[in-house]
Amino acid sequence: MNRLTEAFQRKEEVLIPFISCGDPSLDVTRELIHCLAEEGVLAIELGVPFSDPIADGPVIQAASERALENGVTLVDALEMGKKVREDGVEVPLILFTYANPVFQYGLAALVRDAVAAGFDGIIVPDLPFEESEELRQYGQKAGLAVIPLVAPTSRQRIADIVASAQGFVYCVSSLGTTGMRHGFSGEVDEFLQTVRSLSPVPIAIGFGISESKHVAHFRKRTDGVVVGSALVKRIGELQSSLVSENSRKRALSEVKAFVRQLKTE
Ligand SMILES: O=P(O)(O)OC[C@@H](O)[C@@H](O)c1c[nH]c2ccccc12
Repeated sequence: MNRLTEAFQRKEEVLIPFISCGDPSLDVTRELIHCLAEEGVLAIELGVPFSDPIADGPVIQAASERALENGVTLVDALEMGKKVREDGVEVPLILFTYANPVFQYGLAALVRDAVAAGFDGIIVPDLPFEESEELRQYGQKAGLAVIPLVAPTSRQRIADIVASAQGFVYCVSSLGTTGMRHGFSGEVDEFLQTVRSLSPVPIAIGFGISESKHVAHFRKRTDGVVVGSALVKRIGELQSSLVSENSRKRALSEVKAFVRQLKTE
């Protein structure tokens, strides 16, 4: 059984932070993963920067650009997994990459190398469900959960998507791009109920979760809550302290405090 399944079964944590690999540097990413694992999270989404992040809002686009300026690639993200596993980090890791780098790398090779690097799951947001069969088969064989995204849509389409879900189902709270939202419509709760009733695996919600009251609300209706932009924004605000050796420790404790406050009821 992989770390992801075990983590959901333990029901201890619900937070799934997203961070952009290499923002503001690879060294800092490695320390951020340690700091998130120490604070206690369900899993970590490690984003591979991409030049055309169509599903990302301005905060994550900016993080992607900073990481691309550092020349960060999919290989660096795989290397990051390997390093933190060697460091003894056991938190489940989810490789988060757009489809283009995946096809360039080669599906079978990527699944093999991601598992070898200690990843437990992969999310490819712009790979339509209809085109994900091959990746899902490789993932199934190798023990890498290919996690589907499902947006508010028809019940039938949700049923089709979740039927073959691995790891968990990523429920997108609303259409559009990633980014902090101040409120969520009542339809989101109905959507979550529908996915919950149809999904054979745990469900998590993402898009716009940025405050502890959102986490408190959605942790009652899902098994995991993804926070990306709000955390990436905080990391961006702290980047000058994070990159300098003598202020990094304090900046990392600020990141920990940010995650901790998200978890308070
Ligand atoms: O940033 P938000 O609104 O907190 O949403 C999570 C999101 O950042 C993360 O899961 C993610 C990053 N890039 C994506 C692209 C598509 C779907 C999801 C994502």
